[in-house]
Amino acid sequence: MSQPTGACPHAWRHQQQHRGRMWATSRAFRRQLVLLRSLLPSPPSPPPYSFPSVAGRFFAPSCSSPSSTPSGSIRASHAMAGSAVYEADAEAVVRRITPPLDRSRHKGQAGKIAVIGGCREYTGAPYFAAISALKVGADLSHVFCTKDAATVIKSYSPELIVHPILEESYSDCVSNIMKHARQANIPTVVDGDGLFLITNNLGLVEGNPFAILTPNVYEYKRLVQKVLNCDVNEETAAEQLTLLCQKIGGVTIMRKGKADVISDGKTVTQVSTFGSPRRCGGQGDILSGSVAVFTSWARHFIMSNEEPKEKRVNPMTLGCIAGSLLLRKAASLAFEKSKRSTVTTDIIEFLGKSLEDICPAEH
Ligand SMILES: NC(=O)C1=CN([C@@H]2O[C@H](COP(=O)(O)OP(=O)(O)OC[C@H]3O[C@@H](n4cnc5c(N)ncnc54)[C@H](O)[C@@H]3O)[C@@H](O)[C@H]2O)[C@@H](O)CC1
Ligand SMILES: Nc1ncnc2c1ncn2[C@@H]1O[C@H](COP(=O)(O)OP(=O)(O)OP(=O)(O)O)[C@@H](O)[C@H]1O
Ligand SMILES: [Mg+2]
Repeated sequence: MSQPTGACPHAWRHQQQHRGRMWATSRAFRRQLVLLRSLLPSPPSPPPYSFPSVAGRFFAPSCSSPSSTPSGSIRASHAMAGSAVYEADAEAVVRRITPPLDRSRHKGQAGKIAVIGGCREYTGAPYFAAISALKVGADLSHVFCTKDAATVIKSYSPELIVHPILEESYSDCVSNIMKHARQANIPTVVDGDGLFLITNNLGLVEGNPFAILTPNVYEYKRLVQKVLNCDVNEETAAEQLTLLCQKIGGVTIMRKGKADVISDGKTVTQVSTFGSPRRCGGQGDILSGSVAVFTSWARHFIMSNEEPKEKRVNPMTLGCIAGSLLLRKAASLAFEKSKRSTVTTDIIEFLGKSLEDICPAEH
């Protein structure tokens, strides 16, 4: 194991490139990074990117997208030049995969979610993900965290089932959970520190069609650098995303940003419905909890519809589309109400109304 050499940001960057895998994934190292990052100026924003849209099944040309090009012809030629990017008809996706509230069902049939995360510093992120899963419609939401975090998370909400079973350095444990989930074909959404773990140990998700990675701008940059050995290129963004999925082998990736862009290595889809101009922390956590629920519903929907295998849409893609739209709708409603003071808790409160507006519950 190597140690970071002092608090100089340059030394840290150098150190980052040469760190040992175990040290890189250790919580102590992450703590030091947080401290060091706070000494650095914020990195410049990446240039804005926009994706063209073409029509297709579940997907439709976008009319309201603030990021889409105004000219249809530019869109079409751009689409022909490389990977076509479809603007999802996300409302149709939500409507189709959300199961009816069937009185004959029992607890658990609408979904059971396990969130693995939560430690001394971060208790908000696992809470946001787990409570969002419940608010979207899962029946049970478990959080597996460290002892330090358990009482705190429990005190946020009695709805959550909290298990204080993780050790402070829990990378090995999480790796095992991911391996078991894969053997059992259980969809796994990998976000936040999980992305840090898999970027340094790609074998954990390689070839897993049930893995969904949800990187933000920095997490995506790190993945591209590690897997493709180059920097993010906005001019070939769709091709690069497709290649990234293919290189990792069968995973689905949702690249979060102004538009959430989703690929499974075959198609590229985006959701660009405007949400909110507030960029408060925690919105990605809402997204990961929502995507987990919608993916589970999408699998049931696809399996019960008996379509020939070659015609089936990837349920991981549908889950990402639905989760993205719901978060964006809820963020928009929360911003209408709370404006500059909008925080993640306000957005969570609007998940129910957002789903109800698209897909009313029947009595
Ligand atoms: N309330 C909570 O408890 C929350 C906890 N969160 C957790 O916070 C942790 C960190 O999440 P983030 O999304 O902020 O992590 P990131 O690693 O994406 O970024 C952390 C910060 O470091 C800076 N940074 C990243 N890479 C850098 C680089 N190469 N050079 C210079 N600066 C760089 C960025 O400015 C960023 O704001 C995760 O464990 C996440 O789950 C977040 O989900 C937000 C909410
Ligand atoms: N530039 C942007 N414009 C509009 N919406 C955005 C933009 N960036 C992110 N979002 C919205 O916020 C959601 C979460 O993305 P974000 O990049 O904040 O994730 P994150 O950093 O992982 O969040 P968290 O703070 O929970 O860790 C996206 O799905 C999208 O809806
Ligand atoms: Mg995040």
